[in-house]
Amino acid sequence: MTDIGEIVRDIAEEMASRTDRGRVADYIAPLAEVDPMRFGLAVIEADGTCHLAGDAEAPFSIQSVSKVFALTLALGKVGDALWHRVGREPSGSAFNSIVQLETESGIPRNPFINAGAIVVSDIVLAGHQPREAVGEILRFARALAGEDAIFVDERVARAEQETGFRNAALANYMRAFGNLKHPVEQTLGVYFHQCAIAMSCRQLALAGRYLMLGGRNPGTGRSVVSAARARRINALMMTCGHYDGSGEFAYRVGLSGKSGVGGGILAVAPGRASIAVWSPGLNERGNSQIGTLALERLVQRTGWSVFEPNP
Ligand SMILES: NC(=O)CC[C@H](N)C(=O)O
Repeated sequence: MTDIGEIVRDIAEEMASRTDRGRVADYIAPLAEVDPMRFGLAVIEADGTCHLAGDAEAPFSIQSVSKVFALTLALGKVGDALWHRVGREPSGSAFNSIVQLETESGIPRNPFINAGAIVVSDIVLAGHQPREAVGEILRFARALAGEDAIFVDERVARAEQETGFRNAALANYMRAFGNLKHPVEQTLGVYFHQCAIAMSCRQLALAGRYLMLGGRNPGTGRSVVSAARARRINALMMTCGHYDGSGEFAYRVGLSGKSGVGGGILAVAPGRASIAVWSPGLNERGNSQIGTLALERLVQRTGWSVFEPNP
């Protein structure tokens, strides 16, 4: 039998010795202060067995990983009508790119690039004050993880509010096309705060369990989404979750995954495991360098790639 615990320990040991760790994001000031040597890995199997290694209990800025939870929440509110305002195709462009919006009527390619996630935040905001919308996303993350000790890092949110000029450009541009319904500052306020949620690998892997279990949260026994929706969210994570590095991630890892510039990745092996990895150094596409390598090792050793015929 494959000993997952041993594999997780081996991976953490190998990753600790790697020197090619990428570069920590510095356009959000507090993220630039994070030690690039940090590494955490959490693997939760379908039966609930949890394997932790390295800094798996240390909270970090989940950034764009939050886009999975916000999308799930927004789909719950407006259902498939969401797809009138956001596409489902990989963009092949950087996560913060604006170019396609001009020729595509302000409809972002997918919900996992910044423009798409800003529209999703606008949908979550409907009928709320920004503070309530942020509270709703945070409560959702806590419910998925089954833990209350998950918070927004206000310093990170403030830094993004002060320097998020590109996101402000994206939001204003989409508002000009009528694809944002609320004042830009309000929608961006929600977006920046959701990105600033801090979670540990263990909490993130717990929160991702519904995606490996056909939409069911084993903590509550209740369905978060239907099995069909869980499958579709996984498909979007696989095709779009790493921006213009999504093809490369599918090639190397073969799991649905969502990365963030804090260096976190949530990856899902449906029916098998919910996995969270964290290493702050990023590759040139803004995805965790060592995190991706760790996941590549994990699927090599476990056979968990969704393209593996006989795991
Ligand atoms: N890729 C990311 O994680 C980007 C999220 C970040 N908050 C931004 O908007 O730039």
